[in-house]
Amino acid sequence: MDVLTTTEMERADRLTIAAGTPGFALMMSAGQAVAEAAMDLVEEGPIVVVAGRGNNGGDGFVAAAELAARGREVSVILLCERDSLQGDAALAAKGWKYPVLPFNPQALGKPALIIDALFGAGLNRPVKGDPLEMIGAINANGTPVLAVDLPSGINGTTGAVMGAAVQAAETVTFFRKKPAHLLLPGRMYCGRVRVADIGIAAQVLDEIKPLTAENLPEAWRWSFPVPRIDGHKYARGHAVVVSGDLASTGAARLAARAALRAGAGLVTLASPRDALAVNAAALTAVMVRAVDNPIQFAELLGDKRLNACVIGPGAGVSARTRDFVHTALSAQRHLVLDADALTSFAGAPDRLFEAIKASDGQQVVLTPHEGEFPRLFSDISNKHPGRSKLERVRAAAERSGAVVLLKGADTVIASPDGRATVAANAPPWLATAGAGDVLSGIIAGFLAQGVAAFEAASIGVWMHGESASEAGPGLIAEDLTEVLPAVFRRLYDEFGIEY
Ligand SMILES: NC(=O)C1=CN([C@@H]2O[C@H](COP(=O)(O)OP(=O)(O)OC[C@H]3O[C@@H](n4cnc5c(N)ncnc54)[C@H](O)[C@@H]3O)[C@@H](O)[C@H]2O)[C@@H](O)CC1
Ligand SMILES: [K+]
Repeated sequence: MDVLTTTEMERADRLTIAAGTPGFALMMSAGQAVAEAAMDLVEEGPIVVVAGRGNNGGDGFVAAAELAARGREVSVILLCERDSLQGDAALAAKGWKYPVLPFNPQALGKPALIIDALFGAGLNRPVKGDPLEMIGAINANGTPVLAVDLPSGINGTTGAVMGAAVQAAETVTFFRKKPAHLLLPGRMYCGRVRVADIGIAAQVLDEIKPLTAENLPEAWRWSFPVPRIDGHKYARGHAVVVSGDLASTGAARLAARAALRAGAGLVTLASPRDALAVNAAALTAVMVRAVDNPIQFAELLGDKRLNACVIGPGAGVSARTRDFVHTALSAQRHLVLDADALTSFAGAPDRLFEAIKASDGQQVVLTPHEGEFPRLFSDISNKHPGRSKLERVRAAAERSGAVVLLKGADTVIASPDGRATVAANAPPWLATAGAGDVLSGIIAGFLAQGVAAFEAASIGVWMHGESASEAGPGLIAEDLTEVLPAVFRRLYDEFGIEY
């Protein structure tokens, strides 16, 4: 599903209004959707609407009137003087036939539900003074909160908390999600997110051309590789994972097994000779080859069928690791660079980016976590509230010429062409030792099958998150690969692919 920035959402509104739907009709639908959600959340008891001066407050007035019409006990607390409201919000307030309560936290009382209609997409500065105090009182009240569009205090485009934010149990947003519904910290304030249709036609997206999507199967349905009945293992690619030395071989084995599970036809572990025995003893379907240096690695890659590589897990931070990366890049192999392969370029990331850009046709994915990201992108790593994770990763992809995947509970994947996906399906227990190695292997498995980097990374992240949910709490990295078949089955079912 596409995700719209607040600016893109305003455009969607404007295009709809220009096509003949009055803005007030959109507000009526929005308010009614909020009332609907409120009815679902609490079947009885009083409801308090906290309304701001803008259209978010307008939605709140419509919801209040609708709920009162349905026989609910409703009161409205308003941030400003009622007769100072303007435009659609003033119209909406006219539909509320009862008094409004002054903007005093005491007025909240102890209702069954609070509807937060203080600030939405129009929040443009940190919250201070009376609104700050009210947000504090809402959060301290202990009553469930239904947020209109966004929890007040959350910046819709960046997901940042601007001073303070309402903690909602549920958020009703309109037409499409906004980045803040997926990015941290915003997502944690939203509770469940419900997307309501308010009469904006999907066709407006043809004009807006949004570049961001939630990382769901529909985002890469048509890139997903399905093994053909007449295919054979060589048609599904051959991934190579570079192993670390004797003391650190496990990470590469995790990646190798994951690449095989993800569907690569064959997987070879390129192992230092002195680690051959330990690697071979721990592997069965994955093949092992002795590779001690970049020259031997280049020889291995002389076989054109070996089409995708993983370098980084357990590789060691060294000039040797850099040379392996350059070898794979000059050999034009699809490539996942993770962990030590990224850190090895910390001093001179531009050398890496030049090499990536110089080789054409190949697909490169960089998979840093928040600790590794600044080693390559020091000037775009600053987390100031005006710059979202989405923007940072997009900038990194553009600079490096690679698909960049910045890991986290809100993993963002961006392509140098500006497209991006945001994942929200990873459970907290996925943050465990070795999980990143498995992810790089899964992505390589899809690269080996000929999937382009952006889609391979997005598919990999989704399957990785689903595998963690499938395995459940107590997960260790080894479990991820073992539950991948169950995740494949669910995906095949969803796509209607027979198996
Ligand atoms: N036609 C439309 O554009 C539609 C808009 N809708 C609603 O309209 C909302 C956006 O409305 P608006 O653009 O009027 O914006 P908001 O209602 O979110 O808030 C804007 C008002 O808050 C003030 N403000 C911003 N930050 C503040 C701060 N930190 N402290 C105090 N005051 C602050 C602004 O000066 C402005 O007066 C959406 O979130 C959605 O709920 C829906 O009704 C659907 C249709
Ligand atoms: K709100």
